[in-house]
Amino acid sequence: MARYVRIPGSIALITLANPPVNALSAAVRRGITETLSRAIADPEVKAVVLCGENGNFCGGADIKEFAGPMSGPGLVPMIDAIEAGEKPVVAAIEGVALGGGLELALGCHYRIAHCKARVGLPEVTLGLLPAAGGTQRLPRLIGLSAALDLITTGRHVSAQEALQLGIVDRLTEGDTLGVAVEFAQSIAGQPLGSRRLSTRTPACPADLDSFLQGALVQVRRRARGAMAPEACVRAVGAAATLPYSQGMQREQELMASLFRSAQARALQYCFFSQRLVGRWSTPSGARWDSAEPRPIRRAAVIGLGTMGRGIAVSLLQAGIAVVAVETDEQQLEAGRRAVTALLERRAQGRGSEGPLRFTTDLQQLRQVELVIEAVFEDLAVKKQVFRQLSAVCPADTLLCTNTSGLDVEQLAACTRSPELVVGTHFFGPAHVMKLLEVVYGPRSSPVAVATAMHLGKRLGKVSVAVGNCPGFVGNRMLKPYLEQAHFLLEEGAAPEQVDQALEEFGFAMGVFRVADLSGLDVGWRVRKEAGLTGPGVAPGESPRRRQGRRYSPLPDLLCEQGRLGQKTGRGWYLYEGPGAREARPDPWTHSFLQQYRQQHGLQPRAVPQQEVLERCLYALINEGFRVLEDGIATGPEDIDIIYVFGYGWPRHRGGPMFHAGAVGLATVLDRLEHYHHAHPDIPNLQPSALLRRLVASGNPPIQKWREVIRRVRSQL
Ligand SMILES: CCC/C=C/C(=O)SCCNC(=O)CCNC(=O)[C@H](O)C(C)(C)COP(=O)([O-])OP(=O)([O-])OC[C@H]1O[C@@H](n2cnc3c(N)ncnc32)[C@H](O)[C@@H]1OP(=O)([O-])[O-]
Repeated sequence: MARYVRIPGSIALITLANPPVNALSAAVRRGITETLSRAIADPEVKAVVLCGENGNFCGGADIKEFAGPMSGPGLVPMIDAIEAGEKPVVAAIEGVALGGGLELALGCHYRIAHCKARVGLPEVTLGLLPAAGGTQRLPRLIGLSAALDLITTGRHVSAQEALQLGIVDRLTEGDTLGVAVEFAQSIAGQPLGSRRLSTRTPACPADLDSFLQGALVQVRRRARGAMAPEACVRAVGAAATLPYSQGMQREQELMASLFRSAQARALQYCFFSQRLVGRWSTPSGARWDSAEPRPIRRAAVIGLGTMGRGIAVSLLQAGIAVVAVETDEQQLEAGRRAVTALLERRAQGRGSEGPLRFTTDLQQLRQVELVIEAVFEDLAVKKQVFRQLSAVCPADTLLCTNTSGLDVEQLAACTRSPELVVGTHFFGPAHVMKLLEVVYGPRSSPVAVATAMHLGKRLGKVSVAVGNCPGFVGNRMLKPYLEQAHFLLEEGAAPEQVDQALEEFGFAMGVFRVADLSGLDVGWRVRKEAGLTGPGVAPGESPRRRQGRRYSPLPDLLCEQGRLGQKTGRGWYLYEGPGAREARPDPWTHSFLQQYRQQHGLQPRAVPQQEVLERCLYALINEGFRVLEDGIATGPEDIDIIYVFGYGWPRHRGGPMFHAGAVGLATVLDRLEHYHHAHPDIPNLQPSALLRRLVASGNPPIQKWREVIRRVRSQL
């Protein structure tokens, strides 16, 4: 769909019409091809302006079409025809020009953008490369180095940066179309020459080989095991070394290796899942499209520890006024310094922040519409805070708790308006991490959930609505994963071996390196409170059994030795000193594990890498199925988005539930049965009912799981 209008002054206006983002579907490509031929054939037309309906130039190729057979005119010949034409074509860019949309604009001879527009080639984030000439034209326009940065990161570039880089020729603050039409009139009839980017020679760094080699190393480090970034480097490299037509051929070959790959499928699944989780619903019938969020202008943050500081910064940057509360002047002063420093560090280039006030006086909360409590992770302390909040805040204030797994309903029960209490589980650092788990309790009202979800969006986060259970979705699933890692050490593996397997799978850091980074004492405290270790353990209980199931005391023993991770300079690994970051395998840990095994009569064995992966990941996935059975997450997409955005699950593997589908549910079931048979005292390895049901239903695609889930839930 593309509209054609002749405007006085010999200009043809072609408007892409496929809202909301004018994706280049087959119909749009056909429309452009036909209208362009019409403009070329019309002797009255001296120049063409190409624009998009609805304030958006073009969001790129239609991603929904990728799964099926391609039909209609190809993008490449269409863009080539624009460039080769004798009549100048001016792209009038409003909103976005992304992916194929920018490639289309690069085929035009001039680009005029509104100052609020954004451009970019984000194909790499979908497991692809800009294969409509983007890898060949962009380097010829802005040089190899800048093009490589844009193409391998997929980042969106502001109109101002686009102008500086030379991607666009001119910016306008006003009527983009009017400016573009006037401009088109002014250049009609001029020779096009080097305005055809394919005819240019790209500016390249002096030592091209080592530059490209360095780029490969960098992209491999950034996304371990991801294919698309490497292919992008190779395609851009071809622009430097080959003539345009051969470069295009190389671009097509590299695209062919990606287009139907499992990684591309996983990344495109993530794209759609990220949008799907915004269309949330709860078992009580609250829904994204019927619950109206409340506007939030003034908020309070209680507790200025690491999380509270990040949350305050996040709120301020979204333009929300914040009252930051601490218990005493000393803590308040420390919080003030930390928040101010964070704000200063992030200030450059950002918009205006909401006003900020610090206080130790809860009475100052009489005006706020929302409170986020971020005090110490202790139920009794939090209950006390909620009682106080309920007494001082207006009755209609939304009260949120930032907890990583405590019972939201117990906190709600301490307030006058339990329907206005929800969990907002931020991930640290809260002003950086993109995930927000919004936890609804049995009494949380639709408005409360909608307001928290909407707030997350305003803070630039991906918010996922989840039910209330210990650990919610993310941490609940993490528990069996961590447990398996500890059991594997007991059975003969070393921490670095487990980590290596997970890092080769694609995690930025293995489980033990993460534990050292976040501090082993966090889990230790939780286990002590749960009576799994410390004075709460019944006398005479075996150290390797708790509550009738296998237990590993290994992390407790490390904590008892004062090995708390990076902060003490030693944990599972050894560090240069307290606070140092480079993990080195520690002979102490090896001999400690050896002694431990001897003491408990455990015969160490060589644990294959595949077993490390299967036991850690399938235990986590199995818990994911239970989360779905229990209705804590609505669909597999919710879990996958939580893991990709909050737990470092490699995005090109789609998330744990997607991964299970990709491996094959029957295989996951088979391996879990195998491991459960070998370790009957680990209940987490016992395959869940839902997994069995899905396998029995013929391994449906992940998009169809919800139907099976509904059936299983109705029978439970
Ligand atoms: C083959 C040659 C190589 C070329 C490859 C490419 O071009 S690859 C493409 C390279 N391009 C990209 O990677 C850009 C991808 N898109 C984006 O980054 C953002 O959508 C945005 C910044 C354009 C708008 O953000 P926003 O927050 O304002 O809005 P929103 O994100 O909520 O989207 C609204 C609706 O539009 C839908 N939809 C959007 N784009 C596409 C599409 N291309 N296709 C289909 N659908 C698309 C989206 O699913 C959603 O649908 P829903 O859920 O309502 O049914």
